[in-house]
Amino acid sequence: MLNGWIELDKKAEGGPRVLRKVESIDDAVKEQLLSIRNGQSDALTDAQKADFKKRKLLVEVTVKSFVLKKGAAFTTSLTKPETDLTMDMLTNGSWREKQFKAYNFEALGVPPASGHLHPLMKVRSEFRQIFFEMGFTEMPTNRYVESSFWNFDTLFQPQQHPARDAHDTFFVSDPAESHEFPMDYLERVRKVHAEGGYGSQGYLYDWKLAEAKKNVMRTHTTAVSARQLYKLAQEGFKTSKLFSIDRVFRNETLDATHLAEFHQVEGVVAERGLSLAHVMGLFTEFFKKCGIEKLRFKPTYNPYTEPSMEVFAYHDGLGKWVEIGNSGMFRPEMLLPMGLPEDVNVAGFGLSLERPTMIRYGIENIRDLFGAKVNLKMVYDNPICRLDKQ
Ligand SMILES: N[C@@H](Cc1ccccc1)C(=O)O
Repeated sequence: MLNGWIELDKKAEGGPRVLRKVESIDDAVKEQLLSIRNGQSDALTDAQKADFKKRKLLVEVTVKSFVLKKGAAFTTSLTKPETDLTMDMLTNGSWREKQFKAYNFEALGVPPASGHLHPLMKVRSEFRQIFFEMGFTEMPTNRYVESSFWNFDTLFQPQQHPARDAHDTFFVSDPAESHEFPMDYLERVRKVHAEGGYGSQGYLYDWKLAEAKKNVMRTHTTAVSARQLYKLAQEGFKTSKLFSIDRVFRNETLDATHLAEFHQVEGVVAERGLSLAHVMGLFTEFFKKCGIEKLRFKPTYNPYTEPSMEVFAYHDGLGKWVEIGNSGMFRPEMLLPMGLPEDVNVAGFGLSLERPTMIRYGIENIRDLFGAKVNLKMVYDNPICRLDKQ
């Protein structure tokens, strides 16, 4: 009716009737749909399309298609691009034909494979550094096997002292004895033990050379200090600050905090008119450099030092005082037979390397730090040690 093709006769006989109005029609919608079917989708305006879609005469679909063709570098065989320009490629000219892989500047570098210091050695380097800063020189510690003479007798440790027992000390069976000793010095050592001298009554016992000859695994690095102090007396005394950090051996019952071999850090200062106050000042400075500020000294006994002091440090983490070392002024019965001048005093102190390392790295069982059960990953992963305050 809108197009004027038909009309409605409402008054017709028998009710409203639809009547043809024109002879022929021109059906534009049909024409348009046919032309779309023939592929001429742009024959319609957007408004017409929207109208047809609304009337559900039309659905619009998007069809994407791709055309693949062989490219210039098309090949059916895979070749890996070169990653290295080699000498051969340069000399035979094959580099001209080769495909080279482009550099990836975003790629992470390969971590360089390198050696790793064991935590004990890291802490050792830190202690060495502190000693060097304080003007100390390092003693030669390459002698693991010592005669009892240098390990005990020169240190005025009597031959019946319990530390010289096989329960505490490893004796060496082959070779069981040392034979070369500075005989005049040895005689002075015998005499001070057996008869006294230098204002001391000695121990008054029958000192035996056979006992002094016995080889032991050195039980402390103080044996090294004794050799060095004797050498110092022979070469003409001069003020000396000496240190050593190396392995010592004791016949200990093994447990979580004790091994039969461990490391000692030892410092020795020889100077004219050295007083206990100097020595305490020195320790205070040394431990301060290690990050330990609160120190306490407690009297103790060593055969070779008088006075002797155990050094305690307040451990903030543990909230208590812990023993960190042993120290003292070497006795005249040890120093004078060596030939050191009478006004020379020598102070010494020793501590273990394991203890600060375990505290530093939070290792609770010494066997995780040293020995056959050590996990190499622990060695790789632990950072360099800095003995500063936590
Ligand atoms: N030799 C002592 C340490 C020490 C060294 C020097 C002087 C006094 C003590 C020890 O084994 O514990």
